[in-house]
Amino acid sequence: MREDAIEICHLKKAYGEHVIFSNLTMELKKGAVTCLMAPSGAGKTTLLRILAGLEQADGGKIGGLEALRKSMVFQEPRLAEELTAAANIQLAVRHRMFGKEKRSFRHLVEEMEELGLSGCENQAVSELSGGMRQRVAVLRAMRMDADFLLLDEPFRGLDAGTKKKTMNYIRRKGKEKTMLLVTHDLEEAEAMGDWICTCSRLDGILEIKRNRKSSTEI
Ligand SMILES: Nc1ncnc2c1ncn2[C@@H]1O[C@H](COP(=O)(O)OP(=O)(O)OP(=O)(O)O)[C@@H](O)[C@H]1O
Repeated sequence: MREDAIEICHLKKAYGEHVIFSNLTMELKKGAVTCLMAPSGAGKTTLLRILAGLEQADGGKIGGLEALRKSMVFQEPRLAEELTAAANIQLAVRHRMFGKEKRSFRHLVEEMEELGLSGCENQAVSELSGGMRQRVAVLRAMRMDADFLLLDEPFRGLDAGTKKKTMNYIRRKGKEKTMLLVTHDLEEAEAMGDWICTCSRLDGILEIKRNRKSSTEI
């Protein structure tokens, strides 16, 4: 088994009669960002859910996932509605904070500012806009001490300026981590991905191309 990649081999998934993929083979380089682009309904979210351990494949193998701590940003942010933005983000890290709680809170506020969420710390997430909720979900996922980040259209609905801030934050925070980012936007893929996989369906051997345009500061 390779140590430098997550290897997805001959993966199968169907919902009843509906075959989503029957022989999906691809590899994700560890410590790199892979962007996945495929049409709506191709099964990208399904693949992410299988990799996150939220769903089971019907066949095939995935190597190199076992020891990895995973964290996912869903297309629709899943937040604890009755809690504040800060409390939602802290849910991910509370068990690691201990005596560092105060310092960590300051740091959290700084990161919220960086993503244009200043002053939202104590606001209930149910009162936030869709784009704000999306960034709360991104912050929560990125602040978890995960090795493998699964990001399902994390920039959906963000304006250009906020998207840029969020992209820079994810690249900085996710340095050296393994990421699989799903997007429909080639510019996003070129700005974020070390590797890009563009396909019309998630089946067969998916080709991953190195992205020469990737940079750390967008
Ligand atoms: N729990 C489920 N039960 C039955 N069918 C499902 C289920 N989840 C997904 N599907 C179907 O699987 C197919 C792939 O869905 P998926 O959400 O993985 O696609 P996607 O590539 O992420 O699409 P999009 O780009 O629109 O988000 C769709 O036809 C969808 O209806």
